[in-house]
Amino acid sequence: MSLYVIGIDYGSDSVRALLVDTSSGRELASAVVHYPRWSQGLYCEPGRDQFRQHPQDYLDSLEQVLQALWQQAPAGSSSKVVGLSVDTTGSTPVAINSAGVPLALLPEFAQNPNAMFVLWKDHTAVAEAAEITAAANDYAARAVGPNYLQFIGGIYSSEWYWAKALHVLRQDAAVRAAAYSFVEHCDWITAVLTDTTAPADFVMGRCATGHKMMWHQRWGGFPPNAFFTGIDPVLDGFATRLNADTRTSDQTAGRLCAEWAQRLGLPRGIAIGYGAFDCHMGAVAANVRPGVLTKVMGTSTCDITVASPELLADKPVRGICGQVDGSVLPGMIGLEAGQSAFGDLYAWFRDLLSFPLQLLGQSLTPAALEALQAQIIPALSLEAAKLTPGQTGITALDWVNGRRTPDASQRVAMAISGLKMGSQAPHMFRALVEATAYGSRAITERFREQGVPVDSIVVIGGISKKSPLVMQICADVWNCEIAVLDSEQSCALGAAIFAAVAGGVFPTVAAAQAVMASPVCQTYQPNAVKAAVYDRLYKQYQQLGDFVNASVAVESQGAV
Ligand SMILES: Nc1ncnc2c1ncn2[C@@H]1O[C@H](COP(=O)(O)OP(=O)(O)O)[C@@H](O)[C@H]1O
Ligand SMILES: O=C(CO)[C@H](O)[C@H](O)COP(=O)(O)O
Repeated sequence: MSLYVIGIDYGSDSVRALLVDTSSGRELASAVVHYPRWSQGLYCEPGRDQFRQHPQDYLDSLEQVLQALWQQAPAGSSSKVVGLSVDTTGSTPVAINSAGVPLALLPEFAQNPNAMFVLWKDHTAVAEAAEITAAANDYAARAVGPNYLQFIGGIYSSEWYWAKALHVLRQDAAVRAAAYSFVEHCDWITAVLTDTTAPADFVMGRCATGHKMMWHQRWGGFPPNAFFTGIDPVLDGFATRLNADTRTSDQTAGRLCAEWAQRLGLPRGIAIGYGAFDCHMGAVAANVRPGVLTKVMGTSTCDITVASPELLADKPVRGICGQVDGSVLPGMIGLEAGQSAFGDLYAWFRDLLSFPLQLLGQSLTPAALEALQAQIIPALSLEAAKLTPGQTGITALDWVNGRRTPDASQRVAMAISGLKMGSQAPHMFRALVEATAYGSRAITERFREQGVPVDSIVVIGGISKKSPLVMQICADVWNCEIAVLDSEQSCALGAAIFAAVAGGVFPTVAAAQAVMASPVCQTYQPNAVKAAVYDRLYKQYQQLGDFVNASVAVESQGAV
C-alpha cells in the first residue's frame, strides 16, 4: 500500500495543505485557506508597522484547509497518511500563560493585539532590537560573556523573537502580568497537534530557536537571565523558562492527538515532525546543498543555503540571519538571509497608482475595482519589458520595508533617484524590479565575501512562476543561471519530506529527497551584454544605499 504524508505551510496570508505519495513524490491534492480575521485587516496597523495574527485564525484555517484537501484527494486517502509536518512564517511569536495557552485564546485577551502572534513583518520593535544589539556588543566588549549575536549576523532584528517579546511586555501591563513565556508559531502548532503545549512538555525546533532566539550550542542554549534583565527587568525569567534541548525537523515531535485527529479527519497517532520556518523547508524540497542558494521569492524573499560544519567551523558570517546547525538539514549548518520586501515593493507601487481609482471609482463595484487593480502589475510588466537596462535613468532601493540583510536595519527606507518629467510608470516599475534584483545580489555577494560559496541559484515562491520579467532581470543583474522549481507548493512539499522521515517511511532526509524533492521546470540564462550594463548600474544602487545608510546614522546620533 502506498503511504501518504501531509505538509502544512502557514504563509503570511493563508495556510496551504499538500498531500504527497511517498512512493513517487506525486502531489495528490492541495488546498489553500486564507486566515479569516487577518483577511479583514483586524488587529493590524500598517501605518505603525503593526501586524498581528489571531491564534484562532491558525486553528480555524487548519481545520478548513484539511476539509478542503479531502474534497480534492482520492477517496480513502486519509487512512494512508502516516505523517504530518508544519512550516510557518517566522519569527512569529506569541505570549502564552503558564498553562501554555496563547493569551488571545483567553476571553479577556481575545481582542488584544499584544496577546496575538506578532507576524514576522511587524516592525514595532525597532528600538528594542537596537537595545538588544547594543547589550550584546557591550557584554562581549566587557568580556562578561560571548557575543550572543555572532552566529546570527551580528545585529539583532526587530523581526525577531526577543525584540518582539520585549516590546509587547513593555507596551502592555496586562499581557506582562499574564505572560509566562513566548512561543513561535511553528513550535506552537506542532505542540497543539501533539497535545504538548504545556510548558513542562514543550520542546522547540532548532530552526526558530537558532535563527531568532539566540540559542547556540556554544553557550549551551540561550543567553543567561542576567543578559536579559540587564536590558530590561521585564525579561526576568523568560530565558530560564525555555527548554534548551532543541530538535531538528527530521525528528518526531509526537503523535497526532485524538482531538486533532478528529478535527482534521486523520488517523490518531500518526507522526508529527518538529516544525520549522517556511523557507527552510522549501529549500529542502529544492534539494539545497553546499553551493546552491535557494530563494523563496514572494512578498519578501528568504534565501537559504547550507554549508558543512568543517567549511564554516565556528567562523561567523557577518550581516545575515544566522548560521545554525541543523536548521535546514540535519548535520549541516543552515544559513538564512533575505529581503523584507520583494513583491511587496511592486504591490506598494500598484497601491500607489490605484489610490485615485479607489477615490474616484465609486461607479465600480468592489469586485470590478479589484479586477482592475489585479491587472496593474501584469500591464506594467509588459511595458517595462520593452525598456533596456539603463534606459530609465532611475535608481531605486528595495528597502521599502527596511532591510533584512545584509546587515539588518529597519530604520533604513527606500529612496529613488533620477526621476525626470519623462519618467513614466513603466520606467518606475522597471527601476523597482531592478532594485529588488540588486538587493538580492547584495546578499549573494555578502555570502561569497564571507567564504560561503554560491555557485547556482534555485528559486521557488509565487514570483518565480508569475513574472518572466522579474526572473530575467534577476538573471541579468546576478549574471547567473536561475533554475525555477516545478512544485507550486515547495514549502509544503519540504514539510511533507520531513513528515515522511518523522513517519518512518525514509531513514534520512536525503533518502526522502531522492524520491520526493521537486524537479526544475525552467531556467533563465543571463544576457552577457545586459549583465555588463547592470554591473555598472549596481554601483549606483550601492552609492544610493550608502547615502541612505549615512543619513540614518546621522539621524540616530540626533544630529538632524
Ligand atoms: N505578475 C507579477 N509580477 C511580479 N510580482 C507579482 C505579480 N503578481 C503578484 N506579484 C507579487 O507577488 C507577491 C506574492 O507572492 P506569493 O509567493 O504569491 O505570496 P506569499 O509571499 O504570500 O507566499 C506579492 O507581493 C505581489 O506583489
Ligand atoms: O522571514 C521569514 C522566515 O525566516 C518569513 O517566514 C518569510 O519571509 C515570510 O514569507 P512569505 O511572505 O513568503 O510567507
